[in-house]
Formats: sequence, C-alpha cells, structure tokens
Amino acid sequence: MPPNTSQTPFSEPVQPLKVTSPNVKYTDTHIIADFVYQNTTVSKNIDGTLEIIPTDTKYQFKTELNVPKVGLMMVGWGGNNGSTLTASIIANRRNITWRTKDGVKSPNYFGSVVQASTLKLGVDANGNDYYIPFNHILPMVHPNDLVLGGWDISSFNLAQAMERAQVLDYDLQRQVSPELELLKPLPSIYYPDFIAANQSDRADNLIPGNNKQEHLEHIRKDIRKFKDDNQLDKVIVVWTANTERFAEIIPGVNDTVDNLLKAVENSHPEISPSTIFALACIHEKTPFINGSPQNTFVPGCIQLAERERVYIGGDDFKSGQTKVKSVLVDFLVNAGIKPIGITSYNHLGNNDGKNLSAPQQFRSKEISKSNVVDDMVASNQILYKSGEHPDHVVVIKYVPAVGDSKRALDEYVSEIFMGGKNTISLYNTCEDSLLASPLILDLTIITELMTRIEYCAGDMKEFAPFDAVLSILSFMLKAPLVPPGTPVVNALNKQRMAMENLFRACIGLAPQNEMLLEHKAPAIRKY
Ligand SMILES: NC(=O)c1ccc[n+]([C@@H]2O[C@H](COP(=O)([O-])OP(=O)(O)OC[C@H]3O[C@@H](n4cnc5c(N)ncnc54)[C@H](O)[C@@H]3O)[C@@H](O)[C@H]2O)c1
Ligand SMILES: O=P([O-])([O-])O[C@@H]1[C@@H](O)[C@H](O)[C@@H](O)[C@H](O)[C@@H]1O
Repeated sequence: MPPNTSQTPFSEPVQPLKVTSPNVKYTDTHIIADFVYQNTTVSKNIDGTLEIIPTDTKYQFKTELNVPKVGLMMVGWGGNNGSTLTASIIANRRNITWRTKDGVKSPNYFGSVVQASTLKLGVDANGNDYYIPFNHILPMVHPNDLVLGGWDISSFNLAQAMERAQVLDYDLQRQVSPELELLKPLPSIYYPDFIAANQSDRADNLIPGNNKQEHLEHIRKDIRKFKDDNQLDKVIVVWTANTERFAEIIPGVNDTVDNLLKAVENSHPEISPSTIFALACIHEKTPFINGSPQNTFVPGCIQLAERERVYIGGDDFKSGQTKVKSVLVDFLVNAGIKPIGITSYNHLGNNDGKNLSAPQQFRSKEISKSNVVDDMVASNQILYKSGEHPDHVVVIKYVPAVGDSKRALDEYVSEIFMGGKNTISLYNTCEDSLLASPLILDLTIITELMTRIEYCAGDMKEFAPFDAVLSILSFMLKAPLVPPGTPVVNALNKQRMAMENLFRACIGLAPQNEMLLEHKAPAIRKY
C-alpha cells in the first residue's frame, strides 16, 4: 500500500464548542473542565429499610484539542467488513456517486453514531431542544482522514476482497476498484485450530513458522512500520477477522501476565492469533479493539493492558438482532412487561456465516448473543425471581444462497396484564456488513478520542488516563468488556447516555436528564 504521507486532511476541521462557564477553561491545546459527579449510594439496613445518601465527587477532565493523524489497521482487512469499510471511506472521500435500479446513490456514513447521529446540547430561547452532530461535542478524527491498513490470511487485494464480499453495488465497486487494487493486506498468523476448518482454502498469506514469540514480534514490527511509513501520530487496531473458538483459561498459562508472556515464548497451543495481536498492540502502546465474540482478552492480557495503560475494548460488534434486543427487552422490562421467551434465529451466506457453521465458532457467537439481556432482567425483581431468566435461544444457519444479506427472525413472548400473553415477531434483512462496518469507525474514532482525555478526581494529585478496559465503547459491542469486577451494562439507551454524558462532562455540562422542568414547573410563573 503506498504510504499516505500527506499531512493535508480530506475533511474540514470542526471548531471546538465554546461553553461559557467558570467551570471550563480553554487553552491553545486543551479543554479543562470541572465537573461534579452526582450519584446516590443505597444500602439496606438490618430492619430492611434503605440508607439513601446522595454523593458529590469533584472531577477535572482535560481533553487535548489537536486531532492527530490516525491509522486504522484491521485484522481481517480482506473480509466483508474490512473491504466494505475501505471502499466506503474512499467513496465518501472522493464523493463518488453510483447508479442502481433505484436511481443514483451518494456515499454516506449512516449507521455510525459519530458521523450520522446527533445529541441534545440544550434548549433554545423558546425552550426547544437544540441538537448538534455527535462529532461536534469534542474534536474527533474524521473517517475520511483515516489511513487504512491491516492484515489478512487471504492474499486478495482489497478490490478482489470487495468483489468476493458481494456487498456493494457493482457501479460503485467499478469506480473504487483501481484504488483498492493498490491495497494489499499484510501476511498474518494462522492457527487452524482456532477458526473453522472451512477457512483453510483462503489461508495463503501467512507469516511463516510456528514460533508464537516470533509472530508477536512480527506484528509489532508491522505496526511500527505502518506508523512510520505513513507518518502517523497514532494507530488503532481493530479485529474484524473471523470468530475464533474460546481459549481455555488455564492456570499457569494465560491467567497472569508473566504466565501468558511465558506461554507465548513457549508457543503454547492455547494462545490464539487474536491474543497474539492484542499483546503486540499493548507492547506497541496501540489500542486494540475486538469486534468478534471470542475471549481474546484472557486474564493475563487484561492485566498487561492495565499495567501498560493501553486501551483495549470488545467484544463483538453489536449490529443487528442483538442491538434490537438490547432496546426491546429494556422497553418491555421497564414497562413492567415480562419477556419469558426470546428466540433469535438467522441465516446468512457470507464467509462469517460459513465460519460460524462450525460448532466451536458458533458457540463463541452464541455466548455473546445470549448474555445481552442479563442486566435488564436483573433490574426488575418484581417480574423475575432471583436467578429467573427468560428462555433465550440463538440459532444461526449458513445458507450460501443469501450471501451477506442476513435474514433475522426474532420472537419475543411476554406475560402481560392478568395472565395475558404478548408475542412480538420481527423480520430483519440487510447486508450484515453494512451494519457492522460503520461500527468499526465509531470504535476507532471514540477510542482515539479517549486517548486524548485524562481525568483527576478525589485525592489524585495528577491527571491520568481512564481504566485500560474501555467500557465506554459498550454501545457498539454485544458483550461489553468491563474492568474486572465492575457491572456489565447492555441496555442500549444507558450505553448511549453514558457516552454522551461523559463527553458533556468534558466540556463542563451537566448530564442530560430529560426532566424538562422548565415546561412542567416553570421557575417563572406565567399565571
Ligand atoms: N454484521 C456483521 O458483519 C458482524 C456483526 C458482529 C460481529 N461480526 C464479526 O466480525 C468479524 C468479521 O466479519 P466479516 O463479515 O467481515 O467476516 P469475513 O469472514 O468476511 O472476514 C473475516 C476475515 O478475516 C480473515 N482472517 C481470519 N483469520 C485471520 C487472522 N488470524 N489474521 C488475519 N485475518 C484473518 C479472513 O480471511 C477474512 O478475510 C467476524 O468475527 C464476525 O463474527 C460481524
Ligand atoms: O449483531 P447481530 O445481528 O446480533 O449478530 C450477527 C449474527 O446474527 C450473525 O449470524 C453473525 O454472522 C454476525 O457476525 C452478527 O454477530
């Protein structure tokens, strides 16, 4: 891939918002905001009464204003997601339009929270909500400016990969192919035991040998070279390669940092390609995000990320059925309706579906798709006795005939008022990769933003980065990785509000609360 050494960004810089407040200071390089984090602690007394104590914790957030030159390296670059995203960024960058039977289409970033959603900043003089583009709340990288690269076990260049994926319209493929032909994935590491045997026919672009320590060093060198060749300030690595089987957590092998690094030196068979990539990134101080469901982040890997203060995040892009589930179950349970049966069936014919047709790889996906309702169920002990759960079934079938156009059928059976039953049936079909690819952008752009934010709170004497496990990314992920011992939140609205309110706090604004008191109990009485 020709180095992209141009310093001229494709996108217009967005001027940072200026908040008029004594709690916010702007320097040439940073926004520094004072924020009071208000919470409520609750404990149950012996007599069953509750002790309820509001708490105020003072924070300072410091955000670096300068948006760096960022590279996105995808593991699995030649896959449906990787090739679709690459072609789509080029189409957006060059504003390429294309003809379809429905007329002329223009490029966009629909499906990206950062690029295509808005957030409520406040209210205008008439009390109406005032919305801004999500990516205006704080300076963020524009996808058009990302320098793209990555690895694949398949030697196809990105034009061949795009054609193989069968996701994008031909008239668009035709126009971006010349540029994609120049993009060739770096050779990667391939341990057949971790992905379906049916993937072996594409494994012709491999780093030689079986020495896992040498593979680790090779990946580290790739990252350094990509950064130097393209004169990048930062690189973010996203795993969008095949779903691996879960790695067994073995005491003495992958349970601690020292054991894990020793196991890599010994090329232990239970160390997966994705864990090798994660370790390489951590050693290179490069954030690593896992877009697949496998347990890449074995305990020793998380410990290393925390020790080295390098951001990691995962697992498994939350793009379709699961995203809907994390909204629908939240609505039902919060409405006092009791889901008792959730059946999520889908069939698809892309390579992801082919890989998932193998039992161990399907099991990884079944786990990530099944745990998504746990927090919502646990939140309502009126509906659910302790330990009670809805029946929850996940089925995935591989049907080559439908290609990337996944057919998803969901059924939600709920108990309602006075012994009634309610059944919601959903049918959802689209190119699965067109849902997942924009999430790679959001994960990359928000991870990069987080590397420019530090905080100081409580008795801390200096600013520090957030916990290495970036749970703020959970909106984009089916099975959110959280700092060990902290709660997992799957409800989509809570995940979105956590992200929005954190960025509001970084510019000194209170969390969005939607109380609209000014309309319900106006401080200035009209009558
Ligand atoms: N809607 C979606 O597409 C969606 C949603 C959620 C999660 N995911 C996950 O994202 C991943 C990618 O999805 P996809 O549709 O692009 O799949 P895909 O099979 O089209 O692409 C995966 C790519 O990874 C490559 N690969 C496999 N092992 C590798 C290795 N060790 N190193 C480098 N490359 C390797 C393969 O050659 C292939 O090109 C899958 O794990 C999938 O489960 C996808
Ligand atoms: O995001 P979602 O629709 O819940 O889940 C999807 C699965 O239904 C699909 O079978 C799989 O191929 C995708 O990788 C994705 O994980």
